[in-house]
Amino acid sequence: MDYRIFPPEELPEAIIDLPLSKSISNRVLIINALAGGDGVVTRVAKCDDTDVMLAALGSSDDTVSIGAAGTAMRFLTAYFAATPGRMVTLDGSERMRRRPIAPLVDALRMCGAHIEYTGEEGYPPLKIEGTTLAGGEIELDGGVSSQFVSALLMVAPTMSGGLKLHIKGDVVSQPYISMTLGIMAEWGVEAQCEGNVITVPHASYTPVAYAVEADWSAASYWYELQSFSFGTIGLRGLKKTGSMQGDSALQDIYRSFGIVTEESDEFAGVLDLMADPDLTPRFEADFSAVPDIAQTVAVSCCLLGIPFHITGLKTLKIKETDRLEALRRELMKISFVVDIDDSSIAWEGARCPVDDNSPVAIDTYDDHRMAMSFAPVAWYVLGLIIRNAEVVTKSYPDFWNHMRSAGFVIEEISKVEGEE
Ligand SMILES: O=C(O)C1=C[C@@H](OP(=O)(O)O)[C@@H](O)[C@H](O)C1
Ligand SMILES: C=C(OP(=O)(O)O)C(=O)O
Repeated sequence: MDYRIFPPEELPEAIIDLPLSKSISNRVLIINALAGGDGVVTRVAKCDDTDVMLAALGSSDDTVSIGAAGTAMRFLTAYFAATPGRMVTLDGSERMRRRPIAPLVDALRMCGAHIEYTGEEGYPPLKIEGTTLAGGEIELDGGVSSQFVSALLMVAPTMSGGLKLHIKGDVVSQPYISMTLGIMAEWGVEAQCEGNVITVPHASYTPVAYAVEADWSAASYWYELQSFSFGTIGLRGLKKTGSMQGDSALQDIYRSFGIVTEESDEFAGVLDLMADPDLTPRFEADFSAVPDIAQTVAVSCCLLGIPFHITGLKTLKIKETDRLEALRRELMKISFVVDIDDSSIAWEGARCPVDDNSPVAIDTYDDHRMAMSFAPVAWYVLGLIIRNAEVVTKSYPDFWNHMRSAGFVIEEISKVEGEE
């Protein structure tokens, strides 16, 4: 379905009950299953990526499909490989069949796993015959996806010899590895880290009562909207300090775009996004630790008129879509001409003419973050259309309801010409 969006007549005003973190949720679900399923997980995120994880863990079918969820694909590959007696073919969406998995499969095979490719070598689907993994000392390229590291670490305590993992090269998405180690520690397994070598003992997880944090990546769209509109926006459920999510760096990033994050005096557990006149004249940053907020920040900078250069984005090509190319194409529709290369995106102020008489329709490329990072643009572009808007359910099913609660008027429209 396509949505046409109109901004509120007044300034946006809402307290947003953010979704829970899908990253934390999917780790907790895997670790809880490895612990025997006895943990008291009070609440996990409710979205496509966690639904497929829950369904897969509860399934005894020969074939399990995890749709478009990268964490589920990677974590379950390790989980099923380390589950003796389980035979399963693990598959996903068409896009998942284009997202690499070879470094993880190679590493698991070195630990004793039985995994075969049933389609193209290096990509899902995978046929997995579970066994007790021997483990040992192995190397893994850290530059493709941190999810490979997290997947190995979580099953490492089940390996009879434990695991000594040497992560080679640049490590992408590092905070997600720390998140994994942090959750493992909370469930009773302490890994040792020395530089890029992580050692995990053979051990058992201890079930614990666990509460999942709200999602900082989802918060990014509200920071973006607030930097455009300076309304009254509060975000409920986030940890201001001590969050295990790297995307909590949003607080510092949006300081540059005039937003100060403060604990609400009025409402417990709410962070207020306060306006501050301080705008940076130029934004430059390496986002290799926070890839999921690159789209939000790139769109924010363009609309705020702040030239920028964001580097460290080589993994964006292998996410839900090629996010750099998708950004380039869609920003052009609203007149911003950005430069992209293999690992960065920049805007130096170039604009191109656009036809003011035709509606602007943003394509979303099966990528929830394309839909959500462009939605706040409706503050400036009246009647902005977001195509295939339902894509947000991957991580944030309530996103459009939350936009409505902030005063936006959202109409479902029939498919627009030139549909992706
Ligand atoms: O481990 C995780 O929960 C995630 C790690 C990151 O992926 P990469 O490590 O592939 O960059 C991130 O982009 C993804 O949304 C979630
Ligand atoms: C990249 C993402 O997810 P995944 O890799 O888990 O599919 C994301 O949510 O932005």
